[in-house]
Amino acid sequence: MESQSSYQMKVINGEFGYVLEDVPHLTDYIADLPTYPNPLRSNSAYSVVKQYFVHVDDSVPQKIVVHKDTPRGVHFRRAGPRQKVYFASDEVQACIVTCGGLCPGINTVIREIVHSLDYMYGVNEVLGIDGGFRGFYSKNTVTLTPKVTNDIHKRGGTILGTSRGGHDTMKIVDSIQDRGINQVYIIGGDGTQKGAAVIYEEIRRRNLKVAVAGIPKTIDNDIPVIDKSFGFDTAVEEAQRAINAAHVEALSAENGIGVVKLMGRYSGFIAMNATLASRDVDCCLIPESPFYVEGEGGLFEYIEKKLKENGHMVIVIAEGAGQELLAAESKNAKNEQDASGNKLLQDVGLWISHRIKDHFAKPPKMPITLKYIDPTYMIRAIPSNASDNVNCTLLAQSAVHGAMAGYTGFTVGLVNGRHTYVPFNRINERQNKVVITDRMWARLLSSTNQPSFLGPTDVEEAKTEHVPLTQMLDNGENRKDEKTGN
Ligand SMILES: Nc1ncnc2c1ncn2[C@@H]1O[C@H](COP(=O)(O)OP(=O)(O)O)[C@@H](O)[C@H]1O
Ligand SMILES: O=P(O)(O)OC[C@H]1O[C@](O)(COP(=O)(O)O)[C@@H](O)[C@@H]1O
Ligand SMILES: [Mg+2]
Repeated sequence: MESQSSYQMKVINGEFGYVLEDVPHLTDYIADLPTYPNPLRSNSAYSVVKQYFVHVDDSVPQKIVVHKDTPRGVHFRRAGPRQKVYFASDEVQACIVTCGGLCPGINTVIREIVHSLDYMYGVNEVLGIDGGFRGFYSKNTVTLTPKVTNDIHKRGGTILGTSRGGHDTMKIVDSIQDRGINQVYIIGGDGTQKGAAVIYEEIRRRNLKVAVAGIPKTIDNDIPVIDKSFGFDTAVEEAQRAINAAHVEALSAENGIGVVKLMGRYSGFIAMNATLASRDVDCCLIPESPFYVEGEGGLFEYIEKKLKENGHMVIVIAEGAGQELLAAESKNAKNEQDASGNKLLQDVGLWISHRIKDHFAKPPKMPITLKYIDPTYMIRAIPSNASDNVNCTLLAQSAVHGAMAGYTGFTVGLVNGRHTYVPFNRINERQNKVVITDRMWARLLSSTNQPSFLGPTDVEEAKTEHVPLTQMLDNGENRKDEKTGN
């Protein structure tokens, strides 16, 4: 049961075009809440830190490329510990839920929320919700302690289990109320953050003192505004192993072709970054860039050219690429969706492999050896790498600091390298996609030397098609590619 959000933006304007897209606070709808000194003041590890607490007015600009006359523009509230907190340690009953597809690092986030609540804020009551949103009303909870979660960052998956679908706002908020939960940590992707937004709205409608914090999880890196989602680096790194295997197989055979399918339902970031990192890939196909196989300038012509030049080639294909070609060829193509309403994809890797084999079996025949590798679930099931572990730790700590300080209805996210609290609606307004008229995609095309498969009119259309209004207003300079390579 998916619900529509009516999230109200909280915007604060300042001088010289300064805009703070702020996140809600419990005091916005509950009067006279008591405050307490932050327990970190007496924490021996943190007491040495000069200026440990974040200034109440600290904010982080969304756009960092500016000109001398540029207005100051949109900012987000800086994450971090505050002087005052709105929960006494023994008052907190927190819960953590994980939803959507798996992604490396989920267990690290769970561990760090539990550890931060305990070691920084003296909170000992943390519940795990079993199996995603539906676990709120259909399953028992599990008790999470620092001891129970101590080693879980070394394991892939989520110790809490996850699911798609099952978002029943009323039942979830009833469960939160019945269990006396007052901090809700929601780890999940774009669908989950939409679910978190409606949970927050219902909590606010009921005037409950409950902080709702989202931690964005998506292996596809398709959440806007934030620099990069956790687990993405690990996935790109692991994808190298599959690409390397495909390369070895292709190199060792006559006219060897290695085809690797990578994740990316609507966004091709993993395929693009894995291709750029590997240097062994001759062609990368992503959902954002339409391609065709037959005729002049098509994929088959390019493969033939590469095989004649090099005797082998490697193709990386994101799972959401070319779906329109499969649909056109399949007589009984259905527009099916999963329990969360995500489009169910056909196996494009298998399809392209068959099409290539059929093409080169036809006269004038060309002998080829094609190996198809689908490492998708192997990639997302591994534990996070070192840098993602640090990333997960900081995200979890930011979420805990925010909830303890009384903020609610927010997602934590790295914006221009600083941790921030981003309002749900900014995360949910669109999906982040590879912009094929940006420099990053041009870098990829020049690194593989593959055809762009685009005519001049396609390029003109793409220049306007993928650019959301906020980016057009900013001349595209707030896009992520310049900064993080995404
Ligand atoms: N618009 C929405 N409103 C409420 N819940 C939603 C919405 N979209 C998705 N959800 C819920 O969020 C959870 C995860 O969504 P899904 O799209 O599967 O994964 P992800 O969060 O990884 O994108 C599911 O339980 C789904 O029902
Ligand atoms: O097979 P499942 O579990 O439905 O998940 C597959 C999908 O999940 C994804 O990994 C993306 O999930 P997230 O963006 O939510 O992490 C897609 O790339 C893939 O299509
Ligand atoms: Mg998603």
